Amino acid sequence: MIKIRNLSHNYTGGRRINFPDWDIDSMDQWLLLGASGKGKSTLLNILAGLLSPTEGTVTHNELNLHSLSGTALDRFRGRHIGIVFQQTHLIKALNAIQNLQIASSLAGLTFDDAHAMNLLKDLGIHELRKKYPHELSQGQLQRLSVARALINKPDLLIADEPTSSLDDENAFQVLEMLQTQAKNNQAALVIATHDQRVSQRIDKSYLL
Ligand SMILES: Nc1ncnc2c1ncn2[C@@H]1O[C@H](COP(=O)(O)OP(=O)(O)OP(=O)(O)O)[C@@H](O)[C@H]1O
Repeated sequence: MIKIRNLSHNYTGGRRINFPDWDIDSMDQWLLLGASGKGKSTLLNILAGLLSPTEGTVTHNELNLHSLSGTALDRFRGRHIGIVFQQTHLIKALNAIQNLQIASSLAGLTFDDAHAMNLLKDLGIHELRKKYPHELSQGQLQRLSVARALINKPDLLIADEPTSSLDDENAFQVLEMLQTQAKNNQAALVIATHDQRVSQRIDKSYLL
């Protein structure tokens, strides 16, 4: 489904970061591992089409991701890639359900009410659908950001360090939630982390 070939990135004035070739098949679950500064966030940004690599390609179902730009790239990302950032980036002026609606609308899609309710129910936050981000706990915000990442039925769900600030019990719950939700929604899952606890739960790993 996704192929990374001969990929590297150079930030201005920085060293060149080389990324080994990588094939992510549909519904695969992968860890992206590497010590701090090795380039995990850089690779996630390239995979999500948020950053153009200096060299090499990322193909997503035969389409060269970085051949797209502007609105076409934004739409492609909105429809095919769900991202759970370290910071949730929810829109403060919108309530939970409206945050899901805008994610569909920005991708040029009709909002699927039933899918949204199922996601919120699965994530245990459907009773909070009219609440605004400031009325939610950190855990509830993270669940809402997972729902937003999955609202457009992406083929790839990406999460950047989703567990590093959590205690054992919460870290395993978040991991379980991401794995189950990716599977139920038929998305491949890539989790970038240097959290050793996570590596016991997912067997495929890509090391930087
Ligand atoms: N916007 C930027 N401009 C210049 N250099 C950058 C930029 N972003 C990251 N870098 C550098 O690129 C390298 C890789 O950074 P990146 O954030 O991808 O690493 P990481 O593996 O995600 O690290 P961490 O685990 O600490 O988050 C680092 O040396 C970093 O200093």
